[in-house]
Amino acid sequence: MSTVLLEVDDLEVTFRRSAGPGRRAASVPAVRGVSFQLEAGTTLGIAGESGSGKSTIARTLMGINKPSGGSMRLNGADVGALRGRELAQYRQTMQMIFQDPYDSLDPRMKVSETLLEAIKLRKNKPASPLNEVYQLLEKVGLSKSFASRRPRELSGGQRQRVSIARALCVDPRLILCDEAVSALDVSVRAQVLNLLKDLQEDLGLAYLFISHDLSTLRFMADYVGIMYLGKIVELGTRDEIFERPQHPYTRALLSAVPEPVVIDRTVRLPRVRLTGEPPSSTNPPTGCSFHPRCPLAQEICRTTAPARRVTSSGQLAACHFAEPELVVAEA
Ligand SMILES: Nc1ncnc2c1ncn2[C@@H]1O[C@H](COP(=O)(O)OP(=O)(O)OP(=O)(O)O)[C@@H](O)[C@H]1O
Repeated sequence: MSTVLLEVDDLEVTFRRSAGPGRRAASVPAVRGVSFQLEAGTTLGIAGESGSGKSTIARTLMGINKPSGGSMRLNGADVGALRGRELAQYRQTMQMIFQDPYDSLDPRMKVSETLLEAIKLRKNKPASPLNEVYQLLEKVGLSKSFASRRPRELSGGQRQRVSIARALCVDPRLILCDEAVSALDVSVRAQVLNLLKDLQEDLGLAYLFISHDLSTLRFMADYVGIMYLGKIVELGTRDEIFERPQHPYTRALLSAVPEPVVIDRTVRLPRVRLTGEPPSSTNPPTGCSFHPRCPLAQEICRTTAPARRVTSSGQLAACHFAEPELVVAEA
């Protein structure tokens, strides 16, 4: 039986951008009504172009950004209502791994010091914190000798392994991975992804996995959400999204992958070419935000925002015309 660990409902995050040289003050609706559930022990991948709001979701879950609407529930508890000890506990349940571990690890601290500092936050203190450090290093595939090194003495992959070990220090249930492997070489990337998968299996971790790279998501994710201008426009299982994509934006993203390994040939979906830049987040287009770039757009798309609905192949898509048989010829 599946257990819902995290429930995000109609989340809104709006930033106030102050005026600068040649720029007016503006409000930036970075996340606009995002809803999803994440089951314990599973991975939800989030993809979308730069600026679509992926990191803002993760940062809001971590309490770095403040939501302007909607709710987040962890194990059924409303995160917005947590205070004191409950809030501290919530913060430990969820950890985050960033793209560049060089920025997130203190360059002056030895690996052991970084991990010992994080272990101190744990509710059940281990009898021997140093042994715990060694065990954590082993869990992430590093030998004891790494305990005495500093970040500059580590490769990118080793640094990311230390970041993962640090996240594990407090026994989290959920790890938010924001472009966690994007800066790594392809072979190292595969090793770190395999490590994350092994840890998921051993420890029952859930991941919210943010990545530009669709092949990474195809490897990692059980469920995938595709974001466009602050909204999840398509959400489904990995196979639904990669083999039977319904939203024209999802198809455009998949069509842009150099090796078109991702589209199920039996469905014979035509490619959708993505043209132009995403519109500015400060002033999203009326109706469906994707309509100015969409080859399927019709009048209704300019005036009416499509609700997310279940498509014939099972996933949710926010498109007035999200069915393969209605797709126009190759753009
Ligand atoms: N602190 C902030 N103040 C003002 N605007 C912000 C702030 N943080 C993010 N934004 C804006 O919110 C929108 C979403 O940004 P976000 O970083 O979440 O996108 P993203 O999909 O993660 O992009 P990337 O893939 O480039 O990291 C963008 O328009 C961004 O400029």
